[in-house]
This record gives sequence, C-alpha cells and structure tokens, in this order.
Amino acid sequence: MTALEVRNLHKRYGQHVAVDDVSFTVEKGEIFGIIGPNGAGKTTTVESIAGLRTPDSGSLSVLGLDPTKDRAEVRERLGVQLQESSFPDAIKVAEALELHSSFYRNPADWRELMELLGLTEKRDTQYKALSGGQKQRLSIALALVGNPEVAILDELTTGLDPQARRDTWSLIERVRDTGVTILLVTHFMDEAERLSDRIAVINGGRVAAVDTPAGLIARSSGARQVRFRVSQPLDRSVLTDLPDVTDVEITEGRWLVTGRGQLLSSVAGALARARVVAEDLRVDQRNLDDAFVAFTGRAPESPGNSTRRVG
Ligand SMILES: Nc1ncnc2c1ncn2[C@@H]1O[C@H](COP(=O)(O)OP(=O)(O)OP(=O)(O)O)[C@@H](O)[C@H]1O
Repeated sequence: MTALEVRNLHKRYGQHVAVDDVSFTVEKGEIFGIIGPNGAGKTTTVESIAGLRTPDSGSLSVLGLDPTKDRAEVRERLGVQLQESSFPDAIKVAEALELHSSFYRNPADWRELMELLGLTEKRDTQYKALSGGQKQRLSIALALVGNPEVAILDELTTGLDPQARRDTWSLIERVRDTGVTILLVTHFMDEAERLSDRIAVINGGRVAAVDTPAGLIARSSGARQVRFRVSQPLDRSVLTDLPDVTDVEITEGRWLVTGRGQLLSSVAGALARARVVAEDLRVDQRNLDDAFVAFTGRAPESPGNSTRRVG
C-alpha cells in the first residue's frame, strides 16, 4: 500500500529552480530516507508533501489525499518535525505538548511522549531555556503528538550528542513498529543507513537514485580491495586470471587484490581451490558515504560539523 506518492515535483523560487523533477513512492510502514547535498531540494520536497509549500507543477499524494487541497485532513494524519521550529519563548515543555495534542482528533498520550523523549524533568522549563538538543527532542515529540500515520522528520538528530542520537534512532524504530510511515531527511549517512528501508538520493533538484541502503552501496562501489597474507607460496596467476580481479600487488608478503563485483568470494574460491589459507584477511568496507559521493560527486557533510552537545 502506498503512503506517499511524489510525481514530477517542480518548484522554483524566482529564477532559482529548487526542485527540478522529483518522483518517488513511499510504501506504508516504511522508513524512507532522503539524502543529498546542501541546497539539493530535500526540504522543499518534504515541505511540499506536508502542504507547507505549493509546488509549481507535479502531483503529490499523502495517504490518497492532495496536501494542497485536503489540508485539514492531511494535517490530522501527518506529523512534521521541521528543521527550525519556532515557539513562543515563554511556553513550557508540558504546555506545548498539551496544547498541540489538543489540535488533534486522536492524539497520542503527550505525557508518555515527554517521558520517551527524556523531557519529563524539563516539563516546567520555558522553551527559551532549553538546550539545542532539548529543543530538538521537543520538536520530535510535537511531530508525533497527533498520533500520525505518516511522520516527516527533517534533520532528526542534528544537535544531539551520540548517545541521544542512538536513543532517538531506537525511538524512531519503535514508532515505525507501531505502523507509522516515516520520511526522514538527514545529513548523517550512518543514520540513513541504520534507519531507512529505502533511500532517495536527491542532487540538484533531481532524484539521482532510489534503493535500499545495501543496494545503493552495491550500485555505487567501483573498485574493491582485499588484503591478506598466504599460508604457503601461491602463483600470482591464480588470482590475476579471475575475471573480477583487475590488479594484484605483493609487497613484503602482503597481497593486495583489487577488483570489482563479487571480488571477495572469487578470491576466496580461488585460494580454496589452490589449498592456500588467507591469513590476516581484510576487506575494504564500502558504506553509504561512498554511495553519496558516487551519486552526488560530493562528500557528505561531516557529522562533526553540525553536532552540538546536548546541554
Ligand atoms: N523560501 C525560499 N526562497 C528562495 N530560495 C529558497 C527558499 N527555500 C529554499 N530555497 C533555495 O532552494 C534550494 C533548495 O533548498 P532546500 O532547502 O529545499 O534544500 P535542502 O536540500 O533541504 O538543503 P539543506 O540540506 O541545506 O537543508 C536552495 O538553493 C535554497 O537556497
């Protein structure tokens, strides 16, 4: 069953094309990640889905509804955590949650959410006195307080320290396990890889690829390398003859085999046939950072650049 459908979305600000042509479909119950460089059009895309921006062309469907026409119904069934939330400075944590829960027909238990997000001891603290991480956790709680069927989380864990990030990931997995569909915009490749069932890579206002994290990594990886020592003499041609192998270097008894495709299993099979044991075997591990570079031509923003400590 489809939860979200984006077809040929196009949005410009004046002469500047923010979203050129974006299409993807999110199934019910999925965590769908969106990654891409700064300014790629991620926020414009998700804010259009949330009905907060009006696209110039293309079509959007949220649980079968049109977010530009069926605003009230979409608001009821879709929760949004935006990059920058603005609240009155003097509002207290518990007041904000109670107030927002009153906007919905079938809200979640706001006290439970406050507890889940570690905000109970800050319940009487004013918004202006919260740390960056606490404000972030409050914005997640507010996205979930309406008991939404779909939640949009933009920069979910920006501003959280490593432990708080991991706790938030567990929380999001628990939310997904209750059947909520999650659209997750993130700059953190570890977060996208850990949480997403599928990921869209957006670059220059277009979808560069949509796949599972493993699929993106597999599609992006060019050369792979395997390193090992051999238990007994081995003829180099045993490996250079393999179709997946492009290069073999031997330095001081250490073998470095470069190749593509199923390199590790090809090499392991050839060594086994030659009755040679590979010792101290290492395989270069490709991850989503490599996929990001391959599909966008840029390195992902380093988490260290934007992570603040939770006060
Ligand atoms: N309200 C606006 N008016 C004018 N230009 C805008 C507006 N909002 C976004 N843009 C521009 O549109 C482009 C896409 O912005 P958007 O925020 O959607 O990208 P993004 O992928 O979410 O970026 P980031 O990762 O930095 O949040 C950017 O060049 C941005 O400067």
